[in-house]
Amino acid sequence: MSSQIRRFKIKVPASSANIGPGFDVLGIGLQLYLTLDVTIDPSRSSNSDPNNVVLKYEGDLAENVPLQSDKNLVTSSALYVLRCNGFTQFPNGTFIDVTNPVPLGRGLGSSASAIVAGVCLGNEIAQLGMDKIRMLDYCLMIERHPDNIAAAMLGGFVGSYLNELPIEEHDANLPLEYILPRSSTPVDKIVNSPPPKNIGEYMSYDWCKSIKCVCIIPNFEVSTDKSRAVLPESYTRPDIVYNLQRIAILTTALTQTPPNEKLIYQAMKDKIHQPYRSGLIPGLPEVLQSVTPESHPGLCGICLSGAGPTILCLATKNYDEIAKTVVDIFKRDGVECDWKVLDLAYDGATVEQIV
Ligand SMILES: Nc1ncnc2c1ncn2[C@@H]1O[C@H](COP(=O)(O)OP(=O)(O)OP(=O)(O)O)[C@@H](O)[C@H]1O
Ligand SMILES: N[C@@H](CCO)C(=O)O
Repeated sequence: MSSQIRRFKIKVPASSANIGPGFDVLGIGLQLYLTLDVTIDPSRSSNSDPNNVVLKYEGDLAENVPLQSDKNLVTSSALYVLRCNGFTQFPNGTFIDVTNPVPLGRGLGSSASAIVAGVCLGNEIAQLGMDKIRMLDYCLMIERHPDNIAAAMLGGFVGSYLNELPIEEHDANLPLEYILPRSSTPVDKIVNSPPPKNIGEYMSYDWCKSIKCVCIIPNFEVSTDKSRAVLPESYTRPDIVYNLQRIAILTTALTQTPPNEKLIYQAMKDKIHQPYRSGLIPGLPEVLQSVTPESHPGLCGICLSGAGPTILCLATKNYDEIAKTVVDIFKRDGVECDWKVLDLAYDGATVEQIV
């Protein structure tokens, strides 16, 4: 690694996964950015941290975000990339200021932004020159569903699937603690070789630019693990067909200008995850039925964002009225909400060198 001072900025968008029927498949990048301001100055010491990186964090739930590099999701993801490429720690003099407006555990892909930022950080620190598709292999070793990860890395509206890897490459299914080691992980289990290639495949779709994303964010967290634990192991054929039929229509309907609101509204319905998650999100069934293209002109569709509790409304106008209806329903259940109107982040993750 170089002995000169280096400065760069990494920006990674928030994301919304599923978009109704596309459970673990569809995602959109959103213009709300996790930012890392990175300085590597070999004349300054950063060895107060075991891996040589001094972190500062400003953002949502800052008190819950660890600053020690092997516990923090951004830096532990970067350390995984470094380790797989022959580096044991950050170069001396690494300082990172993290600014994070993406709320944690609310269904806006905060963990995906952190992992994508960390993998981009490892790539940049060690000057590995990986492209985004190769970096996605590293990300998918850490978070196994590609929807948020692909949207955060690539931006825009993205569909993805995981390849069926040959048996010798099944380390794509290793326990997370082998990838991001804890103090209890046996040393011989820690993964230090690069991941298999092409763990996933990705398709970027166009997006009808008049459609904006109204994100209504309840003030409580639902961890993705908890929100996945309530889902059944298997589904009935009618429920699977219901979702498949809608995904087939939705991926094209969201590209068309002008948008066909009624078609999109129906195509954003889901029977695979939302019904099972209503126990974790008070008022969810009522919220999903409360806003329609008839009651709120301009509304195209409504769904749970990712694993929740955020509600994603796609709309071309009447953003305030749409948000207010959802906010008022949550309020009746004693839940306060924040809300934002966001455009898609079309570029995904970016790295800017600062000279
Ligand atoms: N910038 C960050 N720095 C460190 N840790 C983070 C950061 N962002 C997220 N995390 C970790 O990820 C956890 C949230 O991940 P989780 O998958 O449960 O929700 P989410 O990614 O916000 O929502 P969803 O996956 O449904 O879109 C946080 O509690 C925190 O531990
Ligand atoms: N597809 C994932 C997104 C959350 O990370 C889920 O709904 O559980």
